[in-house]
Parts: sequence; structure tokens; C-alpha cells
Amino acid sequence: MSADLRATDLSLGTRLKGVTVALRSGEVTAICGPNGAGKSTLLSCLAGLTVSDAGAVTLEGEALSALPARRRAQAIGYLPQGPEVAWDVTVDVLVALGRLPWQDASSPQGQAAVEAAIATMDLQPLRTRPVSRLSGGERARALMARVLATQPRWLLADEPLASLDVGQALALMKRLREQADAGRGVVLVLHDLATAMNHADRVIVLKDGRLATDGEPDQSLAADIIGAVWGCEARWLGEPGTRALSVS
Ligand SMILES: Nc1ncnc2c1ncn2[C@@H]1O[C@H](COP(=O)(O)OP(=O)(O)OP(=O)(O)O)[C@@H](O)[C@H]1O
Repeated sequence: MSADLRATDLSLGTRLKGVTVALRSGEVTAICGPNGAGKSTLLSCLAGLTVSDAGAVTLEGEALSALPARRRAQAIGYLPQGPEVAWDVTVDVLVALGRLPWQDASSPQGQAAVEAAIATMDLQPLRTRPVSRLSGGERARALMARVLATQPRWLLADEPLASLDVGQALALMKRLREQADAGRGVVLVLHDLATAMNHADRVIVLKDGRLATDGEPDQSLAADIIGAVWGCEARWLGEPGTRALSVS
């Protein structure tokens, strides 16, 4: 069984045009590109939530579209961009919703997974707080904890750092690295190219719905590619692992 999530020749209107990528478990993959490039659309297709006009997504060799919804939800945790929380539940209850695909929130195993997710996202002090009384960043952490509580083999997150402060963002990237080191696949839509450069194993760049590059961060985010895709004159500063991007 190949431990990968593949999109083959994926097309959807003008949003995706023949995108082929093979994502590997055990890696952190960043999907980057300008606004409207198709990043969220690709991630949603990889999660099985958006159906393409042409092409296919396979999960570990099986067509994603043929998998029962529950098995798919067990395997793939998906955090959309700026998700709404429909009910004003407490953090505890929200995170426990992550066990729905397993239907075991009240079992010792389910509870252990919820506790681990709450601890991982540093949510103990907030666990009895209703979601409506969280700050934007706290809410983002609670929503990530819900995804982690599922303990999916694949973690797909659309701009998971968007509302986090610099310390929380760094902490989350470390946690996601631990998830990859534990053998999970981590796929993140990121606008911050320095985060992608410093923390991803691999960077996929989309432009106008097409694959622009797919490779190691140094290669995919080389200055000439940033120039061609984002239209900025770019220069990387600093050492590998802590690089900063200077753009003009
Ligand atoms: N439901 C939809 N129906 C039709 N077109 C859509 C839909 N959602 C998004 N689009 C369009 O598809 C293109 C790709 O959108 P997508 O959200 O995937 O881009 P993105 O790369 O994630 O952008 P951003 O960085 O702004 O979040 C955009 O031009 C957008 O306007």
C-alpha cells in the first residue's frame, strides 16, 4: 500500500487546470501561490470535499470518491480557511467533535485523543470556555485541536497560521512537524513563504490554477520563481531554517 495522497490531472472549471501532485506521509508539504491561484480548491479536492470536473484523487491507492464518508473522515482531517463554528459549544465539546468519525468520544481511547489534542494546543485553561468567548487565535487553536483529536493519517489545513501570533505560529509548526515525524502526512496552504521555506519538506506552487513548481523549498521558492509567480523581486536572508524574505 503506497502511503500517499495523489491528485492526478485534476481540473475544475478555471480554478484548477490539470494539476498532478503526489503527497507523501511523513512529510510537511506547503501549498503556496498568489491569491486566487487555486490553493484552497486543491486542498478541498484532496480532502474529498470538492469534486473535480476531471482527474482523480486517490488515498493510498484507493479512489477518494469511492471511500465511505466515515472512512474518509477517519483518514483525512481538514481545517478550512476561517471556519465558522455553528454552535456555541465549549472548547471541550468542540474538540470532542473530532472523534465523530470514530464515534468513540466517550470511550477511554476517544477521551485520551481529546485530552492529547487539548494538551498539544495548550488549551487546558480554556477548555470550559464557550467558543464565542475565545479570541480569534484561541478559536483557531481550538479548531486545530478538533482536527488533531481525530488522529487522522492526513492533516490538511488551509492557512492554519493566519490568526496566530508569532510564538503560537512557531509552536504549531513544531507540533505539525511532530505529526509528520509520527508518520502522518501534513499538507498546509501557506501565504508566508518564509514559513514554507523554513518548515516544509516540500513546496508546491500554484499559479492561475496550474502547477508552477513542486520540489524542495530551496528549489520551489527560489528568487526567480517568486519573481515569476508573485511578481516581486525577492531575496532570501539568513541561514537555512531561519530564513527571512526581503521583497521589493
Ligand atoms: N465556489 C467557487 N466557484 C467558482 N469559482 C470559485 C469558487 N471558489 C473560488 N473560486 C475561484 O477560484 C479561484 C481559486 O480560488 P481558491 O480559493 O482556490 O484560491 P486560493 O489560491 O486559495 O486564494 P487565496 O489565497 O485568495 O485564498 C479564484 O479565482 C476564485 O475566485
